[in-house]
Amino acid sequence: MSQTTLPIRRALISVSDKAGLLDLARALVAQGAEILSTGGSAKALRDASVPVTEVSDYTGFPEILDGRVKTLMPKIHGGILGRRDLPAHVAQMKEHGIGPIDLVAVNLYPFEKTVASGADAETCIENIDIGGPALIRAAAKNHAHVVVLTDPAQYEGLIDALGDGGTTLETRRFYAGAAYARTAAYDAAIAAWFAAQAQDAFPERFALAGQRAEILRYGENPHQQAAFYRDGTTRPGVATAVQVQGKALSYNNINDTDAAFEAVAEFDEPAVVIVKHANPCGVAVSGDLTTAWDQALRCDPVSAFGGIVALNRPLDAATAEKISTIFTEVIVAPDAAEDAKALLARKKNLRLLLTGGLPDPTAAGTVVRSVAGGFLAQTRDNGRVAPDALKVVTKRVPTEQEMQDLIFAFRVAKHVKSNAIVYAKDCATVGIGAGQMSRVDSARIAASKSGEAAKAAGQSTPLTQGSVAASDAFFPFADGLETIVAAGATAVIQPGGSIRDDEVIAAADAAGIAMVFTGMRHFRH
Ligand SMILES: NC(=O)c1ncn([C@@H]2O[C@H](COP(=O)(O)O)[C@@H](O)[C@H]2O)c1NC=O
Repeated sequence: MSQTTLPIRRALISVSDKAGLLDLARALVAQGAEILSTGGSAKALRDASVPVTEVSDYTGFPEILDGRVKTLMPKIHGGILGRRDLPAHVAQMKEHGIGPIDLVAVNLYPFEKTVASGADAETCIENIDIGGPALIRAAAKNHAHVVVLTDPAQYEGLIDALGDGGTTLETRRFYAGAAYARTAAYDAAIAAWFAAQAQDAFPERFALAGQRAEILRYGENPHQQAAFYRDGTTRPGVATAVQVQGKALSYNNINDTDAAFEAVAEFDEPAVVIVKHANPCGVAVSGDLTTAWDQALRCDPVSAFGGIVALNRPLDAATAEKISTIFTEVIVAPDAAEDAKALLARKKNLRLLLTGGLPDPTAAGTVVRSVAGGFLAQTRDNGRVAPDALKVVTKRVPTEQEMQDLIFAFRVAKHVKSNAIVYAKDCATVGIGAGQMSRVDSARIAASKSGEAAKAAGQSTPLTQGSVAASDAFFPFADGLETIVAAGATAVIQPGGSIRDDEVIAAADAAGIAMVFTGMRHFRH
């Protein structure tokens, strides 16, 4: 595309975020532009001795209604929207005393930040920018003649372009696209806020918006391209975490880290979750992280290789030392002790993410996933079975320890892809069967993996012997339960609700095991 030199004769600057404002304005003045500006922006420029004309002086109309009307004037919008290549437009502009405005630099009232701060409704509404989006949209529409800047991060590039003689049409088109993406995201945030106020989880139109955090090396596979977007929510997790060290995160790392951290946040006691391919392969809670790590690792040490480790307590040096003995892709924790950080610094490639907090697993929220031609939206699975909702359906009642393990196992099962069967003992998983098309296969695979883990640990009996088991959904037939019994489990937890519940209960009674119904299913696909 050829370089179209576009002299900036007049620039309108109206910015909420004043970062970079002075550098931009000085560069514009240096190449001969007159600066028009609104109240606060004009003051900042005047204070720095940058020559500026107040928009109100330029239009002859004051800012009114507490700033609700500042730039919504024909003299401003005509100056932006008039086509310089159409004699009729040029004549009309002249007739009405409208001078061309060749650059518009606007960033909007911080609506998203205001909402995130928990401000009241009136404050949020006052932070809905009206004039700003109008300026941005007008300038972007007329990008053939006008430059539009919507982010301080763009100023440096513009200043360089001015030094090179002006902006190309291609550059202006790029800024215009970014401008419409900005106003679309802004309106999406406003619409989402209104929907939330009305407690409408699924409004007629659902606008998704995100800010690109980074372009990733590739997607799920090397031949796929990918990027990571943040949606602006403050839920502690992979999107809000600070990466202390290590290589750039991959697409799969981000997905797995999210799964691991959401899972570990389920537990109040110190907990460790090891994830592979978005499924836990070891989970344990204990009095301290080091013990929890040992127990989580014992479940499936083979799969843990190259895994993602999530902790729900600040990482301490002893645990860091242990984790670093096996190849680990990512460690994610709310925080880390200085000596733990120093220890991990030796492992250059290991990524350490600190989130500053834990997500609330019971908090409401909406999650989306794409399908061909659209996307599915649903409320987050924030379900948690209340103790009084648990129903013992067998003759044998679980012991206190079994009940504790059952609740633990069911909570883990919530984070395992369906069909999920989780064996646990002493609040540590001892066998996890994930993502099978048949529940019986999940039960079998989990048991056989636990046998392998026992062998690796030099034990002759499988770890499932004397364990409990959780199923994320009901058993359609007794065979799944029988597989669990054969693996040596003494108690089972499952939602119940099958038309063959009676058969399944009878099988449990025949085996002399205890069974508890939760009334809540945790499918995860
Ligand atoms: N009402 C208007 O005509 C109007 N024109 C520009 N603004 C916004 O006013 C802000 C800058 O104000 P100031 O320069 O006074 O700090 C910018 O975020 C800009 O987007 C407006 N404010 C809100 O709608």
